[in-house]
Amino acid sequence: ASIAAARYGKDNVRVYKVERDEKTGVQTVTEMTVTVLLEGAIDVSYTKADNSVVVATDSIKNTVYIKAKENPVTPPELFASILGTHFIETYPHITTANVKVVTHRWTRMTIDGKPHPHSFYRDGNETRNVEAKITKGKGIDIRSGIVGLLVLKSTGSQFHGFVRDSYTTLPEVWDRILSTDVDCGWSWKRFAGMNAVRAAIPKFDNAWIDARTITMKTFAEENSPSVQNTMYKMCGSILEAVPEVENVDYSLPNKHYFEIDLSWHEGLKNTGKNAEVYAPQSGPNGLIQLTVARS
Ligand SMILES: O=c1[nH]c(=O)c2nn[nH]c2[nH]1
Repeated sequence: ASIAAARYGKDNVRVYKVERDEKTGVQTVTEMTVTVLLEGAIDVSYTKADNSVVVATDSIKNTVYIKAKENPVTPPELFASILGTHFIETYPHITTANVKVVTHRWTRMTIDGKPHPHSFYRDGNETRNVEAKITKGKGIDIRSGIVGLLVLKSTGSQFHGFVRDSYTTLPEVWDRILSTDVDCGWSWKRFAGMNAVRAAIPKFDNAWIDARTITMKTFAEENSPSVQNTMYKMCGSILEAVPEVENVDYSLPNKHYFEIDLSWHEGLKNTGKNAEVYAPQSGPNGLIQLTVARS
């Protein structure tokens, strides 16, 4: 037997950082969950119990806090790249660092019509995610993303013309609820190193705003013939908006809402055009996945 692959590190490193503007008194907060998994000449720690090659996961956790103190933690693409680059530059036997940064939402409160200087609220489980792979001698590969953006539209969605055979019971529909929990990602062309990432800093926030706006606008405005076609359009729009992105991917659950036939009760009409009360389904759910490449 031989080792086919090995990586180790610290998961679920919770980080909060505050930025205090002395002049204006405005404070800005960032909260994120960081994962670092290292690869390299570490096989003997598995095969020979030789721990001399192990940068302890506790030390990795310490490094996350130190780098968060010493560097900006936004945009997450920059922080992930700084953190990963540290490991491959500090430990000669570590050749790849896989860094995941999940940024949670703290949206600034608006009080009496004004943005509050130091109060925030968690408006949803949605996160802004970054996965960076920093490889010695190769460069920095980054996939940015949106996870947990739960959306619903009460109409403007159809599904018909699908295969009908002895396995089919689903009725064709021209007006249905559509709800999904967006998991979307966009992969950047490889960055040669930190200088290239730093040069791209303004593009990261803009890309996230574009991807989020395009996702919601397309979802809202398309009279969707299917999840498949609508997500394909989202991908194309993001590729058009962000030239430095090589491909875009979506993984969309179809969170079903079933009509409830109440006609057994005094002939109550609650199906088709009369449907108002539905049963939201926790499962099973459709799951539609797609990756669209620029070329
Ligand atoms: O948008 C949809 N795509 C599908 O593939 C599917 N299958 N059942 N309902 C569906 N809705």
